[in-house]
Amino acid sequence: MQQNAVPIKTILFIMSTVLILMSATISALNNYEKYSYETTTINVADNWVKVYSDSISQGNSWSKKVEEGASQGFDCEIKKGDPHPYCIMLNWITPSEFQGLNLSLYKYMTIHGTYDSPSMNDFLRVSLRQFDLGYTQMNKVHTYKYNLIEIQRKNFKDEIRIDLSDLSVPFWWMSMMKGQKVDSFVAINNVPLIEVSTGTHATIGEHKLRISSFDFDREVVPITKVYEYILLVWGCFIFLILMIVSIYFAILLRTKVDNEKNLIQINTALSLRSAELEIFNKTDELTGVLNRAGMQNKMMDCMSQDVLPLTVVMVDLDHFKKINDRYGHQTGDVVLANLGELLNKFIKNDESVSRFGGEEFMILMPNQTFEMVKERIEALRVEIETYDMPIDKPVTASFGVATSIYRIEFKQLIEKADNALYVAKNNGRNCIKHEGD
Ligand SMILES: Nc1nc2c(ncn2[C@@H]2O[C@H](COP(=O)(O)OP(=O)(O)OP(=O)(O)O)[C@@H](O)[C@H]2O)c(=O)[nH]1
Repeated sequence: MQQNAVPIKTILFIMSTVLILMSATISALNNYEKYSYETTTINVADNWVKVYSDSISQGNSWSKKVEEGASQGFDCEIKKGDPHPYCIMLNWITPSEFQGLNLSLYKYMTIHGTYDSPSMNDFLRVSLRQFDLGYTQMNKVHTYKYNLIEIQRKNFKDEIRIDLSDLSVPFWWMSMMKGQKVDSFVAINNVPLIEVSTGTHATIGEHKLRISSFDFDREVVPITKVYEYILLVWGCFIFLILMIVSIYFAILLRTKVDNEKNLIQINTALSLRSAELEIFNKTDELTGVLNRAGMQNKMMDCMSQDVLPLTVVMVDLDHFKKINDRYGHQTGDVVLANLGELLNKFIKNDESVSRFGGEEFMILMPNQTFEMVKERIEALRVEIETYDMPIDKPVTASFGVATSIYRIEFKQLIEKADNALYVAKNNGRNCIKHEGD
């Protein structure tokens, strides 16, 4: 798995939350109408219902109030006579006209009932009649403000739903009320009366109206509130996601920094350890000078860089076998270790020293001739002789030196130094011999 990839669990959590929120949002919007409206029902059977027709003025239409079960209405015959023949059903929905219903908070009205007429193109007039002491006169129904809507008969099948914002105050009522303080604004905050009548230009013939109830729907939770809640929930969710993502990346960053720190520490420790190991691998444990492998590297370096002149010094303890025999092998080891220390102190710059075998050591002195190092070697010889060794006799060493001015094989140079050492041994030891001496 990629280290900076968002964990699959987090992705699943976010995706399932998005799905849940989406279905909740869709369901809230779909079911909004069902659950966010409160319905007030007015049963016509509880009302005082009055029916009449244009015959009360100059018309010939005829009407009769009809009660059928829970429904009431009229049987009416529209006849020619009045310029606008009509039949009317008045529903007094409150006992007192001073205390009409306040319908101003309601959004819809549903009429349950039926309407039959000679033509499907007939209309039905529905008016919520407002009682207002400013212009309404007692017992004069025509002074109740008409908040009117005309509905088509073909749309009225068992019930019809009316949007109350479609109500309007008709011009003819305003003209009729001329001289009174009336305005053309819909007012339904004190409605004692619902009037249902045949529409303008009702078709001549039989009209039958039956109404069982009026439902008024009021918005409990306005749709704007629903949008606000949805936005709030989505906002919180997006905020939560941003929080999770930022916390996740902060942790990731910290882990990465910690890992990098750990890695640096491990690398440093490993480098130190490998440096230690390298030194350990190339160092003679007893004497602390280079071992053969260590010296091999130095010689290779000189070869590859064509270092010239180059002096090789072979140092060999004199009569070391006797020291071992007389003082013991352990004391012999201490003598060897002391010599190693002296030799390590002796070398400088790019010089190096190694244990060549047993009690024999080799010093490599690049860019120097015998003449240049002669005095230093002599000083070393004296230092060994005078060094405070753990035996009661001075320890001495013989030196064989060889220098190459021209490029020759290392093997040859060492042989030459070894030959010189042999000469030194044969010359009574504790002395320095150069090749050719
Ligand atoms: N204590 C000790 N002795 C060693 C070690 N390596 C080699 N020797 C001894 O060094 C001695 C070398 O003896 P020889 O080769 O005869 O040389 P020498 O006695 O020094 O005589 P010359 O070189 O001729 O002066 C042997 O007795 C080896 O056992 C070591 O690591 N520790």
